[in-house]
This record gives sequence, C-alpha cells and structure tokens, in this order.
Amino acid sequence: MEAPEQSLCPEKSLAVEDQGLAVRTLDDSQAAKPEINATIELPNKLKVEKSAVEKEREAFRQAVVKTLEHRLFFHKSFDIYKGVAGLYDFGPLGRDVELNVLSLWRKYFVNEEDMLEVACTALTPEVVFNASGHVKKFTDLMVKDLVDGNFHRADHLVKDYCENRKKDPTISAENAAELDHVISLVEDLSAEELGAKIKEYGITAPVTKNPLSHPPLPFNLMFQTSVGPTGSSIGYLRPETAQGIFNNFKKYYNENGQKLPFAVAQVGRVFRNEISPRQGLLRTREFTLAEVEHFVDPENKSHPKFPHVAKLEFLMFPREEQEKTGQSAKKLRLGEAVAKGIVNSETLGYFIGRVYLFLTRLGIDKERLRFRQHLANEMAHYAADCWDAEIECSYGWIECVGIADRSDYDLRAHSDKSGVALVAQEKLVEPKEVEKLVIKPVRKELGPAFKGNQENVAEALEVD
Ligand SMILES: Nc1ncnc2c1ncn2[C@@H]1O[C@H](COP(=O)(O)OP(=O)(O)OP(=O)(O)O)[C@@H](O)[C@H]1O
Repeated sequence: MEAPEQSLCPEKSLAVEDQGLAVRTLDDSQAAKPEINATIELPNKLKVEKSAVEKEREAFRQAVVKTLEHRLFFHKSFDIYKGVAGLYDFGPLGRDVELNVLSLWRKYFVNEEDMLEVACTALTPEVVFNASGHVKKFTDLMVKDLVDGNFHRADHLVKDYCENRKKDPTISAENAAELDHVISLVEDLSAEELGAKIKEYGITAPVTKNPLSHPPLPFNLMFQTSVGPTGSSIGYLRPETAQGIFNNFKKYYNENGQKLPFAVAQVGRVFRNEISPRQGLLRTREFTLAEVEHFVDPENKSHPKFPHVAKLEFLMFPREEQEKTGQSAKKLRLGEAVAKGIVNSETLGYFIGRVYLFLTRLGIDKERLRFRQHLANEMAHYAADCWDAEIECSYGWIECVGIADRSDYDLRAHSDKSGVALVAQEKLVEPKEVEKLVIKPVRKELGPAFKGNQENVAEALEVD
C-alpha cells in the first residue's frame, strides 16, 4: 500500500508556497503592477529550480537503475522476448544482496525469537482461499482506458493526480492540505468514491490522456490455475505465505509443546497479478516475502521483551493524525504509543520495535523511516490493527513491511471451513464453571416447517 507523500526537498517547497502566497496577497491588495511583476518572477524562478531538482533526482535514479541492470543485479525476465511487465530476475550480485538481507532477517527474527521456520507450497487449492476470504476480497479497483483498452489502478491515478497538483507552486495552502488529505485517504475510498474523484478532477488515462471507464471495478490479484489433467480442480498461486502456516497450526502448536506464545516464520515466493506494475522492483508480479506469524493468547497480548524496545523513539503516523488535514509523522516513544492505546498491544508494539531495529541495522536512514497506521477501512479484511513501515525514497513514501494484528480471523475461518478445530488450550490456574446455552433442534419438527431449507436452519441453530 502506498501512503501520503512528503516532499523530498521541503525547504524549496515551502519557499515556493510562501512566494505564491505573497503574489496572491499583493494581487488582493491592488498593489502597483511593477511590484506584482517583481514578486511573480520569484515563484517562477523557484518553480524552475524545483523542477530542476526533480529532473536531477530522476536522472540520478535512471543512472542507478542502468548501472544495476548493467552489472546484473537485476533485469527484466525473458527480455529476449521483450519481457513481461512486473517480472524481474536477480543476477549473481542481486542474489547475493537478497541472501545477505535474508540472513540478517533470520538473525533478527528467527534466531532472536526462537521461531519455527517452515516452507509450505506456493500452489494452493481454492478451498483455502475461499475460507481465508482472498477469493472474494483480495482485490484492487481498476479503470480501463476506453480507447487502447489498458487497465489502471484507480487509487494510483487519484494519488498521482493529487501529487502532481501539489507541485504547482501557485496552489493555496488550503488546497494543498486538502490534496494531502485525499492522498492519505485514497486507499480507504470505495469504488463509488474513487469514481467520483476521477470525475471531479477530470482524470484521464496516463500517457494517452484517453477517457476512462466508470465506475472502477474490482479485480482479483491472485493467479488462478488448475491442478491435475481434468482441469476441474481450481488452484491459486499464493499471494502471501501465511495461509500455509495457518493450515498447519495444529502441527506447529504440538511441535511447540502445546504452549503459547510461539511464532512460525516462512520465506518464499508469492504472486500477485498487479493491474499495472510500475516502480521497478517495488511493484512486481512475483516476489520474495519473509513472513512471521506470532500466535498469542488473545486475552494476554503482553510481551515479556517489550521493555527492551519501549524506549525507542521514531517517526510514527497514527490513524487519528492522518484523518486531520495538514499533519505529518511525529517522533513518538514506542512505550508511550502502547500505553496510550495508539498501538493496540505490547506484542504488536514489540514487533514494530524489532522491525525498526532491523531496518536501521540494514542501513535505512532513521529520518526517512516512519510507521504509518492503517485507516479503519484501509486495513485488510483480516486485520484488527495494522502499521506499515514506510521508507522515503525517490518514489515517495513506500511501504516495505506490514505489521498486523490479524486477531483469530484466519484460524477461525479455517476451523469453520475444514471442521478441524485450530485452537490452543490453556490450563487454568483456578478451574472455571461456565454456563452455556445450547440449542438442540428437534429435527422431525423442522422438516414440515422448513422443507428444503431444514438443513440450513438446523445448522444455524446449532452454532453456539
Ligand atoms: N507487487 C509487489 N511487489 C513487491 N513487493 C510487494 C508487492 N506488494 C506488496 N509488496 C510488499 O509486501 C509486503 C506485504 O504485503 P501486503 O499484503 O501488506 O501489501 P499490500 O498492503 O497489499 O500492498 P499494496 O496495497 O500496496 O498493493 C508489503 O509491505 C510490500 O513491501
């Protein structure tokens, strides 16, 4: 997910804003023409300087990419056939970098926390993603170029439009704050709301400037395939590694001596049929994901090692701040964020702290790293609280790690679908007596009353 962008050259942006404001003020006060002309020259000069900085940055990025491709760090896959958008190969040096990063990741997570590391298959039967909700909900909204037929991600078009508008030095501070607000909410907008924004702003297809289809439609990002020769058994390439871990929960729980908490880690290839991949390696259709699922007692989300990270202080951008206009990430002490309930538990806070330590150890600049909380509707269908580690690079603020409290969503969903109880048991210090209402339908009465529906009614009544 992408997030509100802050300018990479803030001083220059501010100067442009200030001068734009000065011109408008002079204009309003009926100032003499030479005075206005002199003041106009300044923002124009700054505008030229600003775009020169941007051009320089773009040229630098292109030069870096060219060198990395030339030295075979990475390059387009199958490029003798002109390649496919969003598919890249790592050459020997790129693979070395990947292995070094993964080895540090193992040290910081798997070894440090004594996790179980596993490797599940990428090819997954449909029933798994029906149960997890991915078949229905793992979608992005897209619009179509009505002339050339190419598809574009609707939220990206609105975000790009707002960011480009913000570059206009004559824009008022109020309008800029409004655009920032739209950028921070863009992933939160429904199909109708995104469609309305596209119309309101008069957005057309990038490059061709052709009109776009309306309203945006959902597109499922999973690659579908069939398993076996008959073609009747549908499968998907996994878009995340976590579902394999949830399906094997009982085995791993037993392996851990039936004790909570425990964590399972997995590194593997995942596949997402991105609508319009762009930004090089940042948005590809096949990539390596390193994931951890930490299983915890839902009634006790404290973490014994939280004091080790509680004093860390770094840039955080809570949901409430994003909902106000004109706000940005501020330095916050992790202990304070958990104590105030901004981060929903010590366990989630602990992993935010570990990710901060890992990324800064990798060499990420602390001033260009922030943790942004998802807005209520932006969160994936399974999440109760979610924070993205975002790094500011030449493409703006880019999500690099997602840290979510998925609650018991997945284990419950797979228990219901498979009939296998994916649960943990805890021996209570004091035995508890619990009163429970259980409905036992009288089946012979249901038949005459509900006829063909009797099974559904019985099933609904039996749920406790
Ligand atoms: N297409 C992609 N190419 C490369 N990396 C990706 C891609 N999609 C997601 N990621 C990375 O995988 C991590 C976990 O994915 P997650 O499901 O949280 O992403 P997401 O929030 O669905 O992304 P978005 O909303 O931007 O599509 C992200 O933090 C990001 O770093």
